[in-house]
Amino acid sequence: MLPVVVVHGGAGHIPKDRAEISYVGVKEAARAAYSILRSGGSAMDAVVEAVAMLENNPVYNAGRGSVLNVKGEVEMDALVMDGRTLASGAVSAVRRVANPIRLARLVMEKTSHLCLTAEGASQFARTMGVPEVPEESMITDYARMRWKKNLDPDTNPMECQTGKMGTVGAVAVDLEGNVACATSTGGMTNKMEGRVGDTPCVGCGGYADNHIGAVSSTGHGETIMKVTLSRLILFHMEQGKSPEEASDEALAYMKERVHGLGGVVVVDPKGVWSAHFSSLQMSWAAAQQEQLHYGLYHGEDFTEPV
Ligand SMILES: NC(=O)C[C@H](N)C(=O)O
Repeated sequence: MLPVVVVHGGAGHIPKDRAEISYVGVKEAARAAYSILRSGGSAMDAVVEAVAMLENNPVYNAGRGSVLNVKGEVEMDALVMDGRTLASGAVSAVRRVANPIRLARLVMEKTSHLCLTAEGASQFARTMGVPEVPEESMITDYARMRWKKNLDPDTNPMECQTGKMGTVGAVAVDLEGNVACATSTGGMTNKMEGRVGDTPCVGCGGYADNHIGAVSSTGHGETIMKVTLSRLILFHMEQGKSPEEASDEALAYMKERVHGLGGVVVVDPKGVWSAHFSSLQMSWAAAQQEQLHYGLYHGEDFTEPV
């Protein structure tokens, strides 16, 4: 079964004209991460590389292309977790960093803390020699257009969140059977300044434990946090459920209990994987045994050689 990487480009309702391009980036990221795994790289290296590629891609709501907060600014959240040791690192509400996922990994590797936030996270980035990028370079015309539209008092607040979700994430199992997860986001469109979502919170935006598996999640952050979605899925796997059954059960619970929609990518340590969502769409891609699987709408599982 081993190794495998599964990548997502966010759960939501993706406008038709953007649906096609949302496949492209996740396929590229899964291919790049798979080649790392095939050449003996770690699950952690693979998920960070996949997520950094998607942060650099303006199509997704992470890194460049992030949605804007109510003041028209970019504040990003990211998390990594290593299934070998349960070590994790996160940044929240961080600004002017091209790759928050790499900064989250530095928090894990270079500090005794799990999460650094806002200005403290920026200061840490400077200490680590991570270059500061101009805020303008991270803002796309599309993000600014959506922000402006959502400031209109007549905008339907539900509709404004569905057009662009696009959080990115990845889970992987390497040749040694280690698992890891990584998740990165600009959050929710027109969120309050300082709002922290599920993504950087351990057990919500992701979780990885070599004894059970790894999860990266996307969707409405406040409801994901209410049910600690990633850890809930792993709880069901501990009770003997497959990644697919566990994802279905936890997503159904989140929908019934707190009316939340979302999506997840999941692996177990043997390399069994799944990509499931309760939202209308989620772009995802998985690479294993020289096959690339991908999809966007429910029921899709296209395959082609890696
Ligand atoms: N698009 C998303 O997945 C949003 C993210 N979960 C958040 O609430 O910040």
